[in-house]
Amino acid sequence: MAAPTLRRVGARRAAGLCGLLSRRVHHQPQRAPAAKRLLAAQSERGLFQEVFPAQGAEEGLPALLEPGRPPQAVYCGFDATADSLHVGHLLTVMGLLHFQRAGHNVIALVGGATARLGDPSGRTKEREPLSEELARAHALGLREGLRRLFENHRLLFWPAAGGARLGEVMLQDNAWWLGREPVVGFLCGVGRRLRMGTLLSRQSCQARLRSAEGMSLAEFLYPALQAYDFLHLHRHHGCRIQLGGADQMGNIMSGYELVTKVTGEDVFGITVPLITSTTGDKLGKSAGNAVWLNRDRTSPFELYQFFVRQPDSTIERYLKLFTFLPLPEIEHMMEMHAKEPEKWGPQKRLAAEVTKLVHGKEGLESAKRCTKALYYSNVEALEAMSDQELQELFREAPFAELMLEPGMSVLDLCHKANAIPDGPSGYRKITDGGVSINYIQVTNPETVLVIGQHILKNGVSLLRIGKKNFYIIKWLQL
Ligand SMILES: Nc1ncnc2c1ncn2[C@@H]1O[C@H](COP(=O)(O)OP(=O)(O)OP(=O)(O)O)[C@@H](O)[C@H]1O
Ligand SMILES: N[C@@H](Cc1ccc(O)cc1)C(=O)O
Repeated sequence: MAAPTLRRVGARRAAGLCGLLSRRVHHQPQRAPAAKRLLAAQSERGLFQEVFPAQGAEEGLPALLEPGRPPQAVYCGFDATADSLHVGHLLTVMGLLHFQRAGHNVIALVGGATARLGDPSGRTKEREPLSEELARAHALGLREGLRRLFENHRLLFWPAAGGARLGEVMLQDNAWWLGREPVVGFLCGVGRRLRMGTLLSRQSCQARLRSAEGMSLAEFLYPALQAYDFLHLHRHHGCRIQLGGADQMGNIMSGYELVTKVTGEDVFGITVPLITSTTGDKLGKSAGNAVWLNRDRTSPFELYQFFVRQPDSTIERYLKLFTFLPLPEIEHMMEMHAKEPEKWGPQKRLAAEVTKLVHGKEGLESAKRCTKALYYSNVEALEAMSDQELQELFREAPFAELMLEPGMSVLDLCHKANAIPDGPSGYRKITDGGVSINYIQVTNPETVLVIGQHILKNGVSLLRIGKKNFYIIKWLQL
């Protein structure tokens, strides 16, 4: 029997089922069956990159997803190597959400056990060892982040009316089963079925074996553990589809090999493209360029700004990948953008959609408020900000808590906040026009502070020295 091969499902490919489907969907949306629509629509959006095995893209997978057949279970794993998801992960979550929107059940798996071994895929060095305790804490953070994303999607992006079924979501952690697996049983069951030659031939393994540091047995066995997850989820939840980033294809193939050998059933793998930085590095923890989804690491404002700053060359692609906006709407937005590029319409829409999915409506409002306060020097926005938002917005800015004393002047404030030097040079900073409070320049050092002007309703003053040095003052017992 010929070895199973990969099928690329790029949107622009003329040949291949998904290419054909994309065109059919485009011209006759009402005729395309829902299952085919899912695969075709996603490849048209550029979300599904490769399907394994290739024959699956032609027959098995569309048949499995045929309308009228029971909903399928689809899974994707996220290693607990940090306590927060990042923007790279969001793309695989989008893949799960599209399946869920088509009525299928999704399993978001946290790799509480696999995180401790460290996936060698795409890495030049072994990961630092991770204690069981830390992996458990990270896993908790990831599960909470995943729960929030699915919940925001259900509440804010899923039409209440219409009757279509939104698939179920299950959060799992492979520490729940891998942690309990006796090693001899594992090696006899899984180890005997996976072939050394195949595992050694994987690109991730080859690269590591050639490196000066080499590869540990733990890393080498990583794909076997991920393969076992697929088998476990297949046995317990009937899961037949694994989703992952493009760097996961080797591990997914190992899962395919194990499940088909043990059960004799067909299973499938689908990958999404890797999101890279402007320098071409995969966006994530390893490259140290992660844009996080947890608020305490990357605030809603920073996430919003990351997407607002996307260049024209990526914006259309990102709208297709990271939002649920219909393609004709995106097309129209891009046409408008060509006429009025100074409005940054698509960038703002992309930023709003993603921020809402990740941080909810309140998070989006916070991002917009912070944008107004920082870039439009809007005092009303500043006045409406909570302490948390202020700290997030001016992360690098010193935050001082002061008591207002009768007759306190601008000069006193600047000194108490350690914002200007003592003596004449500090005094001159103010008289020369280098100081503003709540975006209003103050040139008289003796001006007495006034509540409602220098001190805002939320008990805050924003002191700026020069162009970029901000100081946040929180007034106590006003
Ligand atoms: N930049 C990215 N673009 C697309 N998918 C990604 C990206 N980063 C991670 N993923 C996918 O998310 C899933 C979970 O990844 P995981 O948490 O293990 O991070 P990782 O791949 O080890 O990345 P990192 O280098 O950030 O540690 C995998 O399927 C992975 O391919
Ligand atoms: N290996 C994946 C995470 C993962 C872990 C366990 C799985 O069963 C699936 C995926 C990664 O590092 O990106």
